[in-house]
Amino acid sequence: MSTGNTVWIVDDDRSIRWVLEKALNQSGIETQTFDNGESLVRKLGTEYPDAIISDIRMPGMDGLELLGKINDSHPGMPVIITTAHSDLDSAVASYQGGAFEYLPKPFDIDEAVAMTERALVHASELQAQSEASAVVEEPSGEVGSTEIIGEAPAMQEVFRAIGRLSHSNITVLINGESGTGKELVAQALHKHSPRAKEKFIALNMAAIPKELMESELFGHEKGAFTGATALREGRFEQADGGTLFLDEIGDMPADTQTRLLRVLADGEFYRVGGHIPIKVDVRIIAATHQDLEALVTDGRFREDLFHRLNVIRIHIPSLRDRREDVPKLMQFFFNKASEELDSECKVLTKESEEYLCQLDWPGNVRQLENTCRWITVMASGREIHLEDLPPELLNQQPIEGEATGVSGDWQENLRRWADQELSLGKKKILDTAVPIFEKLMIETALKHTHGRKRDAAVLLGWGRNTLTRKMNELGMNGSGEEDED
Ligand SMILES: Nc1ncnc2c1ncn2[C@@H]1O[C@H](COP(=O)(O)OP(=O)(O)OP(=O)(O)O)[C@@H](O)[C@H]1O
Repeated sequence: MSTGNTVWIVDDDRSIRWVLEKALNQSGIETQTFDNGESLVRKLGTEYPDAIISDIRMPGMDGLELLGKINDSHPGMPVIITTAHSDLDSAVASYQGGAFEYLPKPFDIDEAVAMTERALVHASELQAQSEASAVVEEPSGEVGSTEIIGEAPAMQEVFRAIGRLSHSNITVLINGESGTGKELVAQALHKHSPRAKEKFIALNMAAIPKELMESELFGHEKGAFTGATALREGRFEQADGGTLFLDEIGDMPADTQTRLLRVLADGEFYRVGGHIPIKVDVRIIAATHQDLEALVTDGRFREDLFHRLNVIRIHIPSLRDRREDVPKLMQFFFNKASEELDSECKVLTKESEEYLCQLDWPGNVRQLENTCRWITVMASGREIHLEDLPPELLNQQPIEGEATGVSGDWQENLRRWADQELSLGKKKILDTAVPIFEKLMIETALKHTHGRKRDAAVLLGWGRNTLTRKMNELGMNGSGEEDED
């Protein structure tokens, strides 16, 4: 029954500790870091995490010795061994020593996070098997810094909505792609609400095993099911008076949806296995990257619950729809990273900045933040040139579909042109671009048909009359060339 997700990281390299810590924290995993094995072992005397990530080569106690000690004192605790020397020997020694996984450096950070998540699942399964007692995870309730960068008009709308809602306790539904800042906006809504002094509790529906969901939300009574050895308060009770942020609400199972609807309607609920109704006053902010209306149409999300949640909706645009925010965000993240790492703040050359601005950023602001962190750790100089950027970004084709050769280039050039015009503050840019585009297409088609309009119209996919009209509009009929009709 453990929903514990604390990981201890031990590495003598500060940058590695930092990168891992940040990435894991962002995935909702709590961390503590140690720069040597001895201090971790000392701490293990009084408390313990759910998993450990340890470097293999460290001054003093090395990773394998540490692994042995952990196995003795805490059998079954998953330990991931990382090593800069990805040789077979250390891999074998790690597994033989009982390591859960072996991770050679330089590692892909997503892989490291995924591996850690597997280790945590493993730990919770083991715990459920062995003692099956519920662990109450203390919510922090604290909302950290909620500085939100955004000058794009769509972000200004979001800020306005936060301001407008600041006197209310109304239910809000936030939607936007993953990494766009939905949780940050939810925190800001809480921080600027009458409940600011109360708890803000965030819960990600996608991260909770289905069978634990109800007890997580509503708690359970002692003896409610096998393993429920103690009463456990659910998140609703913990958030009483404050705000409960239900992330990835689209992933909520159907029966939990029904219970949630009842709580929203009645303001009360029963703990799992309980018979006494519990009254709470909780503000709900829900978020999703999914199209909830489509889920309703498919019968995967209750329509009545959807309407209850969809009182006020805030949409957070994807980063590629607000490219103008990219430079400011990068500056913000470089500053943040340099403070956290106590190193100099990186500056992008114009060329790198332009390059980064036109990428598609499928992981949105989170990906941008990770990139700034990566650059801060990996780039040696203060000025960041194209070659200092993460290799996967340099290889990335920002163009969807056919991305190579001539067909990719023209789209890329067009994108750059549009970017440039908008940066110069130009408006109605389609009024400039579309006639140029059409003229160019018509000229080229006519070239291929040696001036025959009827054939050119076929090549373009237009009717003959459309072509004539377009040519008139574009002032292309003065050349004297005529075709056979
Ligand atoms: N506008 C912004 N200004 C500053 N930081 C931001 C902004 N938007 C997002 N971030 C940062 O980007 C990271 C991802 O944001 P957040 O977790 O709020 O996204 P999300 O939409 O909730 O993601 P997911 O759907 O994957 O849970 C966080 O570290 C957050 O602080």
